[in-house]
Amino acid sequence: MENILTQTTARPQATAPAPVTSAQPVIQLREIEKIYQTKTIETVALNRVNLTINKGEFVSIMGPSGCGKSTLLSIMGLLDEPSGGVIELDGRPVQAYSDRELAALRNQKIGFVFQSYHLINDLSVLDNVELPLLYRPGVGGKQRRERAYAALDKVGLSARTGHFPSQLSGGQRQRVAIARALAGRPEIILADEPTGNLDSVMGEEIMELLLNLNRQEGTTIVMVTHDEQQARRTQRLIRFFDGSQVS
Ligand SMILES: Nc1ncnc2c1ncn2[C@@H]1O[C@H](COP(=O)(O)OP(=O)(O)OP(=O)(O)O)[C@@H](O)[C@H]1O
Repeated sequence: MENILTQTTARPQATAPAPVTSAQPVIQLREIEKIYQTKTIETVALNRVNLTINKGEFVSIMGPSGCGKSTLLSIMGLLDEPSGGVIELDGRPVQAYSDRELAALRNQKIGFVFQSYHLINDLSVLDNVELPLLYRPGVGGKQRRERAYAALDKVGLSARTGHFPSQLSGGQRQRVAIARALAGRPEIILADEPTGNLDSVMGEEIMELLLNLNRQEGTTIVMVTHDEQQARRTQRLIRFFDGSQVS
């Protein structure tokens, strides 16, 4: 099977992907607030954020440290609850979903990629990729393995299934993390500084992989980044400052 890494387009330093033809919102944030309260200080991490992510978009989010980017991604991915406002998934407020439905959405609809990979060092590459599928109802052992192999093939790591994370480079570890997200066949990938720990060559490799996923598979991607060049290659760049969208 051809992997996504090798399916480079005719435009290596590709411009932004083709625009989405009909806007179909998958995530909508309405007046989202997040306030962290500790004993000594109250922090307004998100200040009445309104944002729509459409199906098939690749959106990047930039802003200075502490402006609320990771908080925003956690709330979009239903990992954290806002202090106020409404999140809609596929046009339906998340409050309307039962806890069970929400858990299923988090597990099936959304894939996460983090700066520090979050791989389990004691598990092989294959087992790491299979892990989230253990909690997926209706996916048996054989299917889990097949999906994990297919996902690793897509990111060009078929030859490394028996390796452990410590035997891989940073870029390869991030590719395993992306394969782990892909094995769940998510419609949306939320990536928090996916190239933040990588040198420019490996960072470029991961960026190409994400761009190809978006272009070829139509995966909706929201990526937090500190890299302006990478951000400019996505369809839409949103800038944050002090918990608010500024452009
Ligand atoms: N669990 C928490 N408890 C208290 N304050 C928090 C918590 N998590 C985040 N914050 C605060 O909320 C604000 C936004 O944090 P967040 O991690 O979202 O910023 P960021 O833009 O992702 O930063 P960076 O680029 O450094 O990762 C910061 O002021 C941070 O200190």
